[in-house]
Amino acid sequence: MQFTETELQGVWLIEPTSMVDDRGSFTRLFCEKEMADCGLATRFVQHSRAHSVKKGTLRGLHYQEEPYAEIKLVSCVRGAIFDVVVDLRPNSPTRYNWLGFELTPENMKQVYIPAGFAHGLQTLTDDTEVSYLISQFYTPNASTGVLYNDPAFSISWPLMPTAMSDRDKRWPLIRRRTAAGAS
Ligand SMILES: Cc1cn([C@H]2C[C@H](O)[C@@H](COP(=O)(O)OP(=O)(O)O[C@H]3O[C@@H](C)C(=O)[C@@H](O)[C@H]3O)O2)c(=O)[nH]c1=O
Repeated sequence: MQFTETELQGVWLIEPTSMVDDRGSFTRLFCEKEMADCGLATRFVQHSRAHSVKKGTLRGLHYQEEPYAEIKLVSCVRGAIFDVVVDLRPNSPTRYNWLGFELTPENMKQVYIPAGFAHGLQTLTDDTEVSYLISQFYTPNASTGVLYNDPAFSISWPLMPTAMSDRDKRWPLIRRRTAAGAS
């Protein structure tokens, strides 16, 4: 496995190293030791999958408030996604910066998202499935979000959104949220 820390400190791209032979290939997707050697969390308490029917489906941008903030390890197991992280850490020099990654079952890339980030994704094909390893239990009262097209982030989504939850269409702008006292 190849671990690369991105320009957003704490966000890592994990790429596989496949062993190929006449039968096919073998690929390690998770290694407690290799993760720990990079200082990454290795304890995940939930493993979830989300299926999206339509190309262009947009989910996010989501996070859980402290003390339920999550670390996520995201990959795409069917179809293709554009996966997005946004730095919301109050004292971060890259606060409100974002990064996007194309994840597919073929490239087997995984994005490691630390606490303090919002996460979202857009599907690039019909019939897409995303896998999440998550470090915290789902806590609906702590679950919140920011708007996918908030000008504070200026995220370049690859497609016009074709499907979104009502909740995701209505998150407040980050400026309004921070003015109201939340981080
Ligand atoms: C996220 C989640 C949702 N649910 C339920 C709540 C609801 O009835 C249904 C769908 O929930 P949502 O609309 O929040 O699903 P979704 O919009 O796919 O939420 C996900 O979005 C991406 C971007 C993430 O980063 C994930 O962590 C998660 O927040 O599933 C759980 O039971 N457990 C969970 O962990």
